[in-house]
Amino acid sequence: MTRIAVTGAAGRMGKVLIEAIDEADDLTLGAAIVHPESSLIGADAGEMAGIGKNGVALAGNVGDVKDAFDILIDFTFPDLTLENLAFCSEHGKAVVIGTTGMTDAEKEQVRLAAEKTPVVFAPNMSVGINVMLDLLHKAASALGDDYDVEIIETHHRHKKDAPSGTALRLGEAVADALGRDLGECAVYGREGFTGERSRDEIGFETVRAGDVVGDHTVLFATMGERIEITHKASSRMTFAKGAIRAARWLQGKPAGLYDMQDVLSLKD
Ligand SMILES: NC(=O)C1=CN([C@@H]2O[C@H](COP(=O)(O)OP(=O)(O)OC[C@H]3O[C@@H](n4cnc5c(N)ncnc54)[C@H](OP(=O)(O)O)[C@@H]3O)[C@@H](O)[C@H]2O)C=CC1
Ligand SMILES: O=C(O)C1=N[C@H](C(=O)O)C[C@H](O)C1
Repeated sequence: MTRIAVTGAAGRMGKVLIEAIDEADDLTLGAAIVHPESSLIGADAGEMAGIGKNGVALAGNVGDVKDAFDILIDFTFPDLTLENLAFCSEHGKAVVIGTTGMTDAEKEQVRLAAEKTPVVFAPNMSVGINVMLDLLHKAASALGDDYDVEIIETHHRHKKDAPSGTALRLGEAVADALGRDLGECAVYGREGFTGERSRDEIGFETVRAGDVVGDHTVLFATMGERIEITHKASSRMTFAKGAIRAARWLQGKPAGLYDMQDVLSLKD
């Protein structure tokens, strides 16, 4: 049995990950880590996640449970993810990272740590979004520069980063297919007298409302027609199942930085 540790265990994704691991025959929850100041430390992780007792006591630090797991799944915050990753790369543990909102410098730290240990790092672990990345490449290449591109994402009111990591990844896929640099052509929100849209910009619009799990639309529009490619996640279980698939896939892999396209064999 491969032993998985989950950080941010009491978070929205943490609880669903504990449930998904419980449903997997070949994996077991080795450790579950919450905030170091959490009053939940010592409580039963399964009970906290709503699946009944599983005998795993919630810990407050990844170092406290070093010998209890083989692979870490981390969906938390950038600084915490980097701390946990540094620990895992020192101790030869593979890591699945779902955390979004990292700066370029933070992503570079992930890349460096992955020189020592295998890491899957992806802003969206669902199969649907990863297939959509493929579809977008095809669509953008065929439509070319005559179509304006806008990316619209909607998430729940608690989300802290914007645009979503997924929206940015979708933008990269389109920019790549069109031979553009997203850093140069991205426009984030519009307000005031903005002037006409430039032909090569890729616009991002962010909506935060209620309990929306995660909706992403890429709109291609020209004179006379438009195409919208949309993905809607209706349950966080789709991300958790993807993370578990990534953890299975990582077993026995050499050190390196991988993404869900690798896990799902979607790369050419
Ligand atoms: N790649 C993907 O497929 C997906 C990625 N995500 C990303 O995952 C991340 C987490 O999302 P979500 O679960 O909704 O967020 P939550 O805020 O619900 O969960 C984060 C958890 O981390 C805990 N935490 C914060 N600081 C510490 C610390 N110092 N030590 C230990 N634990 C800590 C929080 O505890 P406390 O509340 O006590 O501070 C909280 O329980 C986000 O970046 C999100 O964008 C989300 C869904 C899918
Ligand atoms: O915070 C979330 O909830 C989600 N975050 C990810 C992102 O930023 O892309 C993925 C998913 O859409 C849910």
